[in-house]
Amino acid sequence: MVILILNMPNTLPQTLTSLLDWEQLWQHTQQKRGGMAVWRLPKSDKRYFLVDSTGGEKLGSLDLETFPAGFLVAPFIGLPYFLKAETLLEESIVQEEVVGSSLLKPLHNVEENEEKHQHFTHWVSESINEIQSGHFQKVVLSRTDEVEFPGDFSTLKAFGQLCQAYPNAFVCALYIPELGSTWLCATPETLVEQNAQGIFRTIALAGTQSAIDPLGEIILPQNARWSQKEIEEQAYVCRYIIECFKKIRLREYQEIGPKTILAGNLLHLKTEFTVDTQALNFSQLPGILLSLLHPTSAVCGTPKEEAIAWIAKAEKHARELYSGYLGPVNLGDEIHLFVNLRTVKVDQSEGKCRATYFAGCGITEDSDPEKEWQETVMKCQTLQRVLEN
Ligand SMILES: C=C(O[C@H]1C=CC=C(C(=O)O)[C@@H]1O)C(=O)O
Repeated sequence: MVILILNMPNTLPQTLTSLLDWEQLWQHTQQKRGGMAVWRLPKSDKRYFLVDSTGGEKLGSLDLETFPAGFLVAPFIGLPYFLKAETLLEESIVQEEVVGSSLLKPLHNVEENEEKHQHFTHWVSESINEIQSGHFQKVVLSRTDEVEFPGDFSTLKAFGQLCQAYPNAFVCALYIPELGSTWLCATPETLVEQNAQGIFRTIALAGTQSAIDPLGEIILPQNARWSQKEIEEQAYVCRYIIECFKKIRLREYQEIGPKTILAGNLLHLKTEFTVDTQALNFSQLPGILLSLLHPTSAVCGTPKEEAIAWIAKAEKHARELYSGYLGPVNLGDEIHLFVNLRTVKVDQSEGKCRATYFAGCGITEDSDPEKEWQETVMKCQTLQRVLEN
């Protein structure tokens, strides 16, 4: 294991560095009301543990290039939090067999799900009516799925299982004392990325189908077939990104796609946009584009303001960190921010543990309410099939 200690303040207990067991470090930091994030980048064999003993701070601006090394977390709507990398541990991941978690059998409430089903399909139908009346063109509606577990929950064990199950995803566990809950995600969607050579990257990700056919066989990305609905749904996200580029007169970008990608149990359409910020001498680009892009049409809709207003009316729950963004910034001159999708919020008290899964889907004129509901079921399963196994 490599231990990197950055900007270590005098107040940080020495014991932290001797807590080489990540599980112990997680519990210790939580007790001391510190903020922390554990993550593994897509296709990487390294995991990181960052601790900010102050609990993190709420930011007013997004001048990314002026930030110290740390971890950024933003809700769907609202100001981001920043966790400074006071302590940063790096460790190689050993490939382990995926085994069942220590969790006991969940208590799934079927009746509650039927009520949610009715509510969700009703609002998808209402959204289609609004689109047909010309009030907006696309909206992303989401819902939650709550499950209670009798017993303890090991965040780091769940994190390890998600890393094993989803090598292509950004896998993360996060705790910010002010928010109170623990969040876990295994997301396929990059929002803003910049490598040490100054290559900026963002993607338009939308359109969903199961990666398993009715006979139980895996559908290879090259064999996927997409309908007009999904092609159009993803094209809205591409157009939105290009509109953001136009706002800052950015013409020098490369566009590749759409291509089909495999994300866990699902297939999506993805278009990739890259910009050489060194060639353009434009080091502020990631911060500027971050404030323009979020929330994109992949999690919100088109036009943005109308979609935000409709989401506030149609959704029963607060999205909180779901469909916000999160990731490490300015570690080794790199930025890796992802949209917080395929995510679960975990609350523990009095020997009980409550998991709230979040999932949404893009609705267009051609949507079918029942299919959209099924899509949210599949998206919730991305985490449920690992955590509740
Ligand atoms: C909003 C979510 O997914 C987005 C990303 C990929 C595909 C999507 C879709 O097909 O609707 C969504 O735009 C979610 O997973 O909760």
